[in-house]
Amino acid sequence: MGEILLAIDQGTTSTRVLAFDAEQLTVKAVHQIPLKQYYPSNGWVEHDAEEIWQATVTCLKTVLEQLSETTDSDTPTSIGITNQRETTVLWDRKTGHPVHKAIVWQDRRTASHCEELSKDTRLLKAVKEQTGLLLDPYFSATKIAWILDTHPDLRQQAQNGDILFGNIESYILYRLTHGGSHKTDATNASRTMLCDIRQGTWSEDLLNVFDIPKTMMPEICDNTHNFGSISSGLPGAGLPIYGMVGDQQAAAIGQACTQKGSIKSTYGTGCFLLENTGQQLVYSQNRLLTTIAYQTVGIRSYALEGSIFNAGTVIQWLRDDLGILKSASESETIVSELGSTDGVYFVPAFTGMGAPHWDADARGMITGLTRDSKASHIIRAGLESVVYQTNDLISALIKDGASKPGIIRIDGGMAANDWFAQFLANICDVRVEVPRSLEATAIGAALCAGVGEGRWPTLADAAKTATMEKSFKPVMTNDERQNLLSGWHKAVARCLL
Ligand SMILES: Nc1ncnc2c1ncn2[C@@H]1O[C@H](COP(=O)(O)OP(=O)(O)O)[C@@H](O)[C@H]1O
Ligand SMILES: O=P(O)(O)OC[C@H](O)CO
Repeated sequence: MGEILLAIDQGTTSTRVLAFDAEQLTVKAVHQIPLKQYYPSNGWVEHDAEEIWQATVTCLKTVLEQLSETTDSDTPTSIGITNQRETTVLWDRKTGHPVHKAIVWQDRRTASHCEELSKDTRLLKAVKEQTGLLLDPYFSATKIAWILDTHPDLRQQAQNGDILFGNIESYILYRLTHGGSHKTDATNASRTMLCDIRQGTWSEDLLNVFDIPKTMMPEICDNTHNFGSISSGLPGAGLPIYGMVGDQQAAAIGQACTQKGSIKSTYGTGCFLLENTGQQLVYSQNRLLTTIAYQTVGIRSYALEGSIFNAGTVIQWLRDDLGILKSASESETIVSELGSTDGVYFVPAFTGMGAPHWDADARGMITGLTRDSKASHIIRAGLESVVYQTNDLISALIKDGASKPGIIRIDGGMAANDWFAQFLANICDVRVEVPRSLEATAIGAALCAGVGEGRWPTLADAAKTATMEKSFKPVMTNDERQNLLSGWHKAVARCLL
């Protein structure tokens, strides 16, 4: 009989449940449901939290059915939750139903509010010191404020304690426990712009600034914690929930980046590069974010993070909107046949630019087109843009005092593309490692649950199960690299104007 760790991985574009064999961390069962995206206005992105909840239940039910059909009598021992971070859900305490569409991390509707608040230099300093973040629409605080300001009735109910806030992990937990557990974890809390990451507690000061009632806020817990058990009537009833972690931090754990100085980069909808800085809080001078990497037994490890808003979305846009790709994987074959983009650059600022520029108003641009440019050049420029943006993040880390990295571990959907991994190695001049399983995020959640249930003593011990499969070494000359980068920087400068 095999023991199983389950993981709910609620991402920007889909909801998934995975069952891992607890010893080898191989996937024993998986079910995935795509998530509808709503774009109601320029720069706005929304999800339906009820749809997310229903999809979670269906995925959980299907995976448990798949497990029951195996001959190994696999038995789940606990479950971990990982999620797209920052996305903001407000719900009714009594019914558990959302009272507004979830405002997604990519949504820029609060850009002017952030700009207005940014005139207050004392506030900017407080945000940086307390939360490690920049005052930007990306984070949950101004999204919550927007809902409460736009719907005075909801503000009144929130003040009465009838409306609760949580990110996706907190909402799923609330529904899984039939309202019994209103909790979050330190990594997700650190992305709200309301958490004092020095202590791992809600900042009274910032709750006041954004006019957010504290009664709405979930309790902040370790990533490895007894969050409650799945309630009766739901699939997996009685199963303990022992892990909870934001998806980028989960990927860092799943990629065994538990040592100070280790770096991972995840390529899903966006790209998020994290460097573990140990128990030391490092503030960036180059517009990277300081964030909680994980917290166990009340002890926090920190990370510097570079967040790029558009990575996999580039490929999706080329496929679904321009129709010049049949599938995401086809991009690899098409670009491998080209020597270069012939001077075409694609800056995918669909929803503004993240680190290190943080320009909410920037919008995308394709430059260098000639009469000879083909669809394949645009596809290649799209893939290259994700690499150049990663290089910009590494340059910012180095300016912040990090040594030039020797290795970067990558995962997420785009990491399946070998051409992309090789170009990344070439441009960033580092060895790029790809793990045996690209499911680093879900593995990270399963590892948190495993530590929570006492299977491993620490996350570092748990992460020893992670194994690398492929490695890409840089093979580009420095001249060629600098030449390509100089073209990229010119294109970005035009986009930011
Ligand atoms: N072979 C590939 N080459 C390039 N991009 C890919 C490839 N396979 C998947 N992708 C991209 O990866 C993304 C999906 O990654 P995933 O980690 O599942 O995302 P998320 O967690 O954000 O929902 C999609 O945007 C898709 O376009
Ligand atoms: O859903 P992903 O994988 O694109 O990740 C979203 C991030 O957590 C946003 O900060």
